[in-house]
Amino acid sequence: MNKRPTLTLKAKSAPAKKASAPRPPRPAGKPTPPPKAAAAAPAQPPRSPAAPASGTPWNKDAIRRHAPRAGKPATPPAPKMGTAPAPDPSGLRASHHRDLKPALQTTYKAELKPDSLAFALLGAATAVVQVRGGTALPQALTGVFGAQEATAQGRGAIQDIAYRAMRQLGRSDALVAAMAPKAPEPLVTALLACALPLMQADAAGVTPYEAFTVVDQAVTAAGSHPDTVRAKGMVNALLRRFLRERDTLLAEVGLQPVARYNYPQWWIDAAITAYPQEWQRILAAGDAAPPLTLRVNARKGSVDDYLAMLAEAGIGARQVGPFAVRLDKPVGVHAIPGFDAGLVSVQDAGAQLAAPLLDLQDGMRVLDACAAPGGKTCHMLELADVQVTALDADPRRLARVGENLERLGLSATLQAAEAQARGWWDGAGFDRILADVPCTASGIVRRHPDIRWLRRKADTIQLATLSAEILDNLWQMLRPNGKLLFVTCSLWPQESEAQAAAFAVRNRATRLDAPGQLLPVGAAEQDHDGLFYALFQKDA
Ligand SMILES: C[S@@+](CC[C@H](N)C(=O)[O-])C[C@H]1O[C@@H](n2cnc3c(N)ncnc32)[C@H](O)[C@@H]1O
Repeated sequence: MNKRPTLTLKAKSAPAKKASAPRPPRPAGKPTPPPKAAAAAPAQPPRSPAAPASGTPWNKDAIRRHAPRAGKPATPPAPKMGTAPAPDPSGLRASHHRDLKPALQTTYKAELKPDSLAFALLGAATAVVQVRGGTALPQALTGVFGAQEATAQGRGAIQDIAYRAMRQLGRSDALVAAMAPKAPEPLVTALLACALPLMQADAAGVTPYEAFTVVDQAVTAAGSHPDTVRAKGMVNALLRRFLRERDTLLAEVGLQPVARYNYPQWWIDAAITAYPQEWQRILAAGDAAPPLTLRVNARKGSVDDYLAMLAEAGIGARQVGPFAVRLDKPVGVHAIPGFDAGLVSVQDAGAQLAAPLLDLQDGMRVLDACAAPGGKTCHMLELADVQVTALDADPRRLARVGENLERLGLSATLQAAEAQARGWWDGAGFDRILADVPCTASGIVRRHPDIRWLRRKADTIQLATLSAEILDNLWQMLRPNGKLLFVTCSLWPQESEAQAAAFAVRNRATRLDAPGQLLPVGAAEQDHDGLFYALFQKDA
């Protein structure tokens, strides 16, 4: 096996490495005692299929301006829970209807202690404002970390707060709308959206800070920035009112589905339509922090060996799939025993089904058509000596495939090109093709809680149209008897089962056994993201 990936492109320098899984924030500004409990945090480096850098094919329409609104929104009529609520024709929460000032000072460096909760709140709020403007959260956070020169601890705290804010944005918006006399400025609203979740228990029942500490630090944060300083008194009054009237306010806003479930109305409606029985469990699962699941590198050892290594390091874990190990508590990637040496990779247990489904034999020519960041590419190469071409439309994301291959000591040909095009193809057929197509990523919202606020209903159809083009094109590149595995991380049938069925008819493809739609509602032992698998074979 070669030791280095073969590069056939001049990739731009790789984007800044993701921050490792954040530690519980440790505020230091006075009076800021440590959080009451470890904050549940986004544990895995984002899989980033759906909400990465702007300008990627599935995100190019994400930046939108919303019409400004005047005054306080009218309270919507209370829907009956458990039935499909009347859709908001705009698809947006009322408090999203404001003009995001392009001149917002997102790089302003406030004079705050870098290890204080106020610093973390302001950093997270700055990222939240950018998500409202269409930027994916990881990208927004990278910008904030750079602009604020945040320490590792500060980055962890900012990231944790921003992820919590995304998981409760619907409720926070409704609370602000219920309490504020008029719509606050965007950064003030975002600051409140970061502070309010810290004063309530999350899906794991954890309230990370003392409520009065949060109020104090949010007011300090407001006073430190030119875009929020005039609202300092309002931030104080609103958060104190929330403390006084918490139960009443939560009961009131809980009547609004967007506030109750923390998803846009169109998303809730789509879940009800597609999954009339399970929709509430699916939505709730997307609001919980994800587990940290690892894939053991079969070339370097067995799951039993690795579990023993974890036990020796005092890390609790259990096996949740043929190569999958779930840690009891998430840790930063570089703190995972053997990670840097390539013994394991971070990968959801559901995503680990792809490579075994392909039935790989040594010597096969394999195309991974939407490969970045390379989780499935690497798994294929861990299982068999195959010649893989890893193709992706985004050269920066493709560079991450190279990094992962290198860490694991594996080799593939990297190709920056669009999977619906043919110019890059040398004309030699592939024995296996993996088509992990771009999609709404509605199945992985627990890892990317910003996705729900970035996507629009129309994205589902646009992405399904692109995926159909990709699938039809790739089918022409498959050898007779070859197999094509179609994968999405979507919950929406238009992107998954309906797409697979239409593809089979168009191409007269034989459909083989595959898991179909995996819902993200499994018991602990089957804890996985929402993925879809369909396997096709070409006639001889
Ligand atoms: C779901 S992610 C792939 C995840 C990857 N298979 C893994 O397991 O790590 C989808 C990928 O498709 C890429 N992509 C989007 N549009 C594409 C296109 N038209 N052609 C090829 N790749 C595309 C994105 O850049 C993204 O990296």
